[in-house]
Amino acid sequence: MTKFTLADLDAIIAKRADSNDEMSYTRKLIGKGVAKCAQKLGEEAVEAAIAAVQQDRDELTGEAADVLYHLLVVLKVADVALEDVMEELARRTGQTGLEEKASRLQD
Ligand SMILES: N=c1c2ncn([C@@H]3O[C@H](COP(=O)(O)OP(=O)(O)OP(=O)(O)O)[C@@H](O)[C@H]3O)c2ncn1[C@@H]1O[C@H](COP(=O)(O)O)[C@@H](O)[C@H]1O
Repeated sequence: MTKFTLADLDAIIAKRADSNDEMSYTRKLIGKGVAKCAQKLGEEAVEAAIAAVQQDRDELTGEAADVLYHLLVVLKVADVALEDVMEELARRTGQTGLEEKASRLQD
């Protein structure tokens, strides 16, 4: 089985968002608008944070999946391409996080 990527999930979300399938959660959530999508992302992020603090690795695995899915939905609704986010992450590999922070503090 080839590795399932965020880009694969992003393509599924795009397809389901445009479907007329009443059983699509993606379609239903997007239909509620960006505020609801963002609220769900926030909720899932908090649930993931709680699972991490509770050192519940199985729970965190599931909540992390929820966060990534809901983040992709928010990006879709906000018209931000996943590719652009990945390019930004690639750009950041050019320096450490602390070097980046120090460069901002100098500005
Ligand atoms: N990865 C996911 C995924 N992760 C979580 N969820 C759904 O997110 C929902 C979260 O439920 P909650 O009760 O937390 O939230 P809620 O139903 O909005 O209820 P409230 O918070 O409003 O009370 C559940 O229905 C989960 O199934 C997902 N729904 C879909 N996907 C992927 O997207 C594909 C397409 O899904 P559909 O659009 O549903 O066909 C699926 O095949 C999966 O690959």
